[in-house]
Amino acid sequence: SKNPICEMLGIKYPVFQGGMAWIADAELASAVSNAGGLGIIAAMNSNGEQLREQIRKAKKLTDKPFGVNLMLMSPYIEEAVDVVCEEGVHIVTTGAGNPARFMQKLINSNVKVVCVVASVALAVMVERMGASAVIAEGCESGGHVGDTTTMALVPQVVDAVNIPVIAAGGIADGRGMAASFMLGAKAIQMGTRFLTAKECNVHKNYKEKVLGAKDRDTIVTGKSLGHPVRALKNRMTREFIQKEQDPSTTPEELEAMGAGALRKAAIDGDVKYGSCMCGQIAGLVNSEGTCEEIITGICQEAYSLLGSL
Ligand SMILES: O=C(O)COc1ccc(-c2c[nH]c(CNC(=O)Nc3ncc(Sc4ccccn4)s3)n2)cc1
Repeated sequence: SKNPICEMLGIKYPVFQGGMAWIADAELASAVSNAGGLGIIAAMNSNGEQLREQIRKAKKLTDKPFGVNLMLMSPYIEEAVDVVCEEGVHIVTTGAGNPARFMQKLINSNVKVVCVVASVALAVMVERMGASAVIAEGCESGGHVGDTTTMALVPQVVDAVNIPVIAAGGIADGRGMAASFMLGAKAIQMGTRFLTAKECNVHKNYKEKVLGAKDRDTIVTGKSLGHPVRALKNRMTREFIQKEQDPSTTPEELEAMGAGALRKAAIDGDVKYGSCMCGQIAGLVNSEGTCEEIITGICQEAYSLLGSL
């Protein structure tokens, strides 16, 4: 039986790699795509030329489809959209905001738009605007999160739209993939799992902290700022929460603390004062693997569970 996401995107396995800022570079995305999944490059806060460089690098490393994740909070979002259209990228995912203002331009350039949504309302809206699919991401996920769990969000989004739904948040093995398919999803997206892939260039300190994390080692900070973020508990989250609870702290001070924190952990390896964004499934991710091992392992486990039903 054909999988609609595999058919739509020309991929072998219905497995997306999350477009994680400062982590999902052309090398990780190409390794995922070469393994049969959908690799996704993070546009994050890159300017147009930096993003073009990553896209061209991926084209050299894989002849399979790959995507670009447009983080809608980026100050460079306009030029990133232009570069995606100019470079003939087939698929973009969008996150951390409302993609409405860019949908028409992307669709007119034959780009398939797959939007991360944290609510039924946004899923219905982006479907109406021409999204090819939606990624229903639960608050178990790392990074910028909504406030609904994957178990609750996925079936409600499946019931509300006719386009395929991809499940994300708290998925890292065949059980999570099989569960997602039982809820009506046609594919899954994983971030934390691919952060620990051998081909991921995130700083070793960050990777080791994720591999050593247990079920209750993440926390959400920044609700008061309007963009809550899940990361591993460390000195930075503790100080951030103390400041957030102190009424004399201004939002600008909190923003200043958060800015550059993810880069500090992912690039410089400062896992004490940096922000080690990662999902609640970190406690299940205890060993590195190649993208090939991760993708084929999870699909084999999921298909055997689903076939046994
Ligand atoms: O309704 C609206 O207007 C839009 O509402 C939305 C609300 C939430 C989302 C959403 C949730 N999750 C995602 C996709 N995931 C992400 O975007 N995860 C991210 N992690 C780190 C990021 S970088 C950063 C830096 C500083 C502060 C916040 N984020 S972005 N999008 C999308 C749309």
